[in-house]
Amino acid sequence: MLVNPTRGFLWSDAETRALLTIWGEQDVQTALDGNFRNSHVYRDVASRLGDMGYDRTPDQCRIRVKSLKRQYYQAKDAFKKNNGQYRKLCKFFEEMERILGNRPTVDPQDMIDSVAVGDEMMDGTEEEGEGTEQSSDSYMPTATEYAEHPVKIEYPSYTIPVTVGSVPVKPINSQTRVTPSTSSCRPCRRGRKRVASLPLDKLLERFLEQSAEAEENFYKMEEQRLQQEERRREAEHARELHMLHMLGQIFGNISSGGGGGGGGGGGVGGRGGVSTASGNVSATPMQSASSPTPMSVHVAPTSSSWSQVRSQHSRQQKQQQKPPYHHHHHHQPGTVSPLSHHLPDHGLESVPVIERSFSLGSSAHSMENTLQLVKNIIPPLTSKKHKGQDGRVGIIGGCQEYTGAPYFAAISALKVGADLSHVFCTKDAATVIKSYSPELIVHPVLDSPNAVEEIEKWLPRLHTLVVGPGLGREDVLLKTAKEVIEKSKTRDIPIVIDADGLWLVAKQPSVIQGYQKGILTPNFMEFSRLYEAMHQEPLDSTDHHRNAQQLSIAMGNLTVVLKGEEDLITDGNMVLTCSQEGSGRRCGGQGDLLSGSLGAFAHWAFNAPADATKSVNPTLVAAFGATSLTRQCNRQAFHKHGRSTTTSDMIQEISAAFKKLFES
Ligand SMILES: NC(=O)C1=CN([C@@H]2O[C@H](COP(=O)(O)OP(=O)(O)OC[C@H]3O[C@@H](n4cnc5c(N)ncnc54)[C@H](OP(=O)(O)O)[C@@H]3O)[C@@H](O)[C@H]2O)[C@@H](O)CC1
Ligand SMILES: Nc1ncnc2c1ncn2[C@@H]1O[C@H](COP(=O)(O)OP(=O)(O)OP(=O)(O)O)[C@@H](O)[C@H]1O
Repeated sequence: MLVNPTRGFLWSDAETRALLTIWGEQDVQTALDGNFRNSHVYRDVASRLGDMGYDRTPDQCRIRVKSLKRQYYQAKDAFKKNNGQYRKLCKFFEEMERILGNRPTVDPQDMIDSVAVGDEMMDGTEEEGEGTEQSSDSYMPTATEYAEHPVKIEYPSYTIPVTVGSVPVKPINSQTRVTPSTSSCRPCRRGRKRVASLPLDKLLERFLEQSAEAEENFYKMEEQRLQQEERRREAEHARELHMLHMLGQIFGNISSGGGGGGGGGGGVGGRGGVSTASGNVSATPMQSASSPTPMSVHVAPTSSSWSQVRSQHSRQQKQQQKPPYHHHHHHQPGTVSPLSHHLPDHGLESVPVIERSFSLGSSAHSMENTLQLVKNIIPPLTSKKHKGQDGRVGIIGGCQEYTGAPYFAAISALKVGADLSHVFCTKDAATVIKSYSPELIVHPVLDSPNAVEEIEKWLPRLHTLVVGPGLGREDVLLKTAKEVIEKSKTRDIPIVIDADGLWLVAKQPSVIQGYQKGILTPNFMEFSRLYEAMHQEPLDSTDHHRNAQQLSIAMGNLTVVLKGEEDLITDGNMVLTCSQEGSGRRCGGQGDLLSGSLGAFAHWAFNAPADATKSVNPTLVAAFGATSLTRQCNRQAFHKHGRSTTTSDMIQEISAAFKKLFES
């Protein structure tokens, strides 16, 4: 089992929100209501939390809820007393209000009596709290529960010093028997006696202020701790890159006979590889023994200076300018041409395009350029991580006709390295998809009347969304997909749109237009549809670069991945071309492998340290990772299965292909 680093100590905000989402469910509330034997309910809550990637025991959940309820009632009471600080008392006031808002609150005096003896300790240090906590069946009931079931609660024996300003108040002994007070219950006399010597309002107010302050400090410290941890991780990553860089230079010098290998901006992980700011692309060829797979990268920096990079076939080739007019289908690897030649009619005349090519594994470029950027975003696997951190990907798709596509996408995200993969599909597709793999979390909600709410509940737990594989084109499903996209945009979630999701975009481009974390992955057919929808004219298919850039620009510089013999990846400013060798086998589902793995890469790209992708758009780097991986899988699977190659065979190759491309 993966270790949750915060386990037993602190609940992160996201984790707490997830808990509240589950605990606030109608079925959970109903099960808890008026029921003192609630351990089974919290077992279920913990299990659902586990599904969302958080590893907590039922008791931890119960104690956390208890603590949140206390904070909420304190805050509510402060609110009633016009204490403007009330929000500080309960960080999750809104969420709690949604769940408990309609219930009567408990007597604040009861809150003092009860909280002072148990919860406070448990809130910060739950492991200790667990030891001293009652069995789960003695969970502190809500006010409604009090009313219906007058009950005496025993608390463990220890004292809590209470300070009011600088004046210490007599400690409250936790052995106090507390009888919750409601209209039908008698208040605890001992509790009231202890505080009777001070004005109750004052005492309560100061007490609340202090606990809020303590809690705030606690969160601040925790935030600092997390920041330090992040810095440590980044430093570790930078060290690793540095080591790789040095190794690259050493091998470069060896393979080029010691001459010329280290110049021009570095070997592995060198920073001079792609420099969009200056418009220069420096590349130093370097030979190594591995595969001669060709791969080219076309970079269109925004500067007007442009240079050329040599081809993988000719290490001696000198920099040279591309002839003034350049069509993609004539393009030679290692040539440069201004983008103005590609986009004569779109006001981008001053933007040059620099194309460069390299052989994967056979030259230094493979290590220093785009592939290196992909490597930079891949999160290290460390024992410090907990389940979920490396990616929770959601696939919106899967209907009666198409169960394979969402499965391919979801399993590919997992195989690439995401931790959890969710499929939101129609009811009749769900069992089928589940039967393909126990690894997937399948939600049969897409055709339910409240599909959007059902999916929205999960959005806070998802890092990326892939919309479209096997979605189908029924209006009602497309409408749901559209609304889910809208909701995801407000949460800033990267969204990959593929297959039938692109059908939706062709009908209603505004659904994703201008969203900088949106990525479209059309095949040529889908691309033509989108292009024609945006330009109201048929596609001139002689220049794919130009077309892809035009579409990206028309879509508000959305990243477009035009799949084909070469995959073109562009955000309108820069074009990367991935021509990683694949095979001639074109079985269905390869695009699903691509979009699912892109889900994982996109999360990594946006989560990587700031300089990981240098000045290149993270979505381009992510897309380059996914396209090169898909093609490499195709190649490897074809070697084994030839004409019989299927997408399942390609998925089997993800591990080896990933290692070859990104970990060798
Ligand atoms: N196992 C499963 O469950 C799978 C399910 N899938 C799911 O199916 C759904 C519909 O997706 P889709 O791709 O079949 O629909 P669409 O884009 O309209 O293509 C239809 C026609 O367009 C053409 N065409 C396609 N590509 C072209 C190209 N590059 N260049 C030129 N033409 C091209 C070609 O026409 P043809 O040549 O046959 O006349 C093709 O037949 C979607 O949900 C998807 O996820 C798939 O993921 C596969 C695995
Ligand atoms: N002619 C080709 N040569 C080499 N690779 C190709 C070729 N056409 C497509 N590919 C590769 O296949 C992968 C999927 O592209 P494809 O065009 O098959 O997508 P799709 O039609 O959307 O797939 P799906 O069948 O999943 O809907 C991409 O990585 C792409 O690079």
